Amino acid sequence: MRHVIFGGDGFVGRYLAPKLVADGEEVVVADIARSDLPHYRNVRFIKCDVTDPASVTAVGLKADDMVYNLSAKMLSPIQVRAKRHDFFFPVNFHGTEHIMQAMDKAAAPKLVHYTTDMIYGHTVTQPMTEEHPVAPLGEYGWSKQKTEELAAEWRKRGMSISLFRPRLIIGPGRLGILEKLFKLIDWSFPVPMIGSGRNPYQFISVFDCAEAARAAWKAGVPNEAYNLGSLNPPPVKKLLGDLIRHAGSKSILIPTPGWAVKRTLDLLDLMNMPIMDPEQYLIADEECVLDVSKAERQLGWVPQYRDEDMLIAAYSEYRAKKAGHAVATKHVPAE
Ligand SMILES: Cc1cn([C@H]2C[C@H](O)[C@@H](COP(=O)(O)OP(=O)(O)O[C@H]3O[C@H](C)C(=O)[C@H](O)[C@H]3O)O2)c(=O)[nH]c1=O
Repeated sequence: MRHVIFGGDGFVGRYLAPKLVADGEEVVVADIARSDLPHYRNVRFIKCDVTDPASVTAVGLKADDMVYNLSAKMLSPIQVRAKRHDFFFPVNFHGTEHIMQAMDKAAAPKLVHYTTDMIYGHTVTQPMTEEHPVAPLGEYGWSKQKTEELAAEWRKRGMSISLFRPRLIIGPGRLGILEKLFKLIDWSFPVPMIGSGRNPYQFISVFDCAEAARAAWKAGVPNEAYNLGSLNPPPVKKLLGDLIRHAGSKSILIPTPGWAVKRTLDLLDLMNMPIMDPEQYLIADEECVLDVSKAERQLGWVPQYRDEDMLIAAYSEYRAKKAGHAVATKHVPAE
């Protein structure tokens, strides 16, 4: 049996592949890009563009392969409204469709696929279990929600598909939207928050994300969806306040009327000058906490990393990068 990871060269895949190799498994990464990673000594790489069905077929799936789909277009770099659909759908939706079709042709029924918590849209019930209604707020969320609908169809035809819905994934090697925040803190500039900052903010560690995929495989790929997020996320105010103290910065946190900031950001978005994607800012002041107990109950998966530690680790990485040091990509425990 092989583990074939589409998009396996990306942020999550590069932690999942060596994990499976350490288990003594045969791993194949199928991706458009191949980075210079040490685990390629033990992992086969096949160049594959998921937007092209022939390229996916050429990977040569076999019936007993365990397949993972981590290929995706993410919310960064930010796109203007008119371009969002065509940016996300070819990879996130059609790419997944091509992988499922290739699996069908090869009679390979087992898939672990990542969608996103953004399929939920605004928080309607708290805490958010996997039963929370879905109503994405933009094309990224829709491109992922539509793959959940595809998965439902293929499950009826005999496939086993475990779906994961992660919060914002952070860990060594990706600073993303945090870089702007860290700059303000470094310069001791005021740090505006969308809303009062009393709502919690929940991340998920890239290590915990990779472990979830492995746990789904070990549990026999249940036909279920699972939330992925940290435990006990602290309020934004506490999270940022602790980071400012840790950094020895003089930044102060500025609460803002959330609705006014959101309308301003809406206006900038309408004028094709987005500075944040609506899918991110529209829920920034909401009580948005994923309940992750289902993955614990069914897969034995428990997140190991705390938001406070992940944010400080990301800040340390940012400082090291600024100072010109190599970025640590090793598994750094958060506690
Ligand atoms: C555009 C494109 C991309 N890729 C590859 C390139 C990257 O190696 C990989 C995506 O990795 P990235 O680091 O951008 O994303 P992750 O943070 O790993 O994303 C993960 O978490 C989040 C929540 C997810 O939605 C993804 O499905 C899941 O993979 O897909 C391809 O193989 N084919 C393509 O056509």
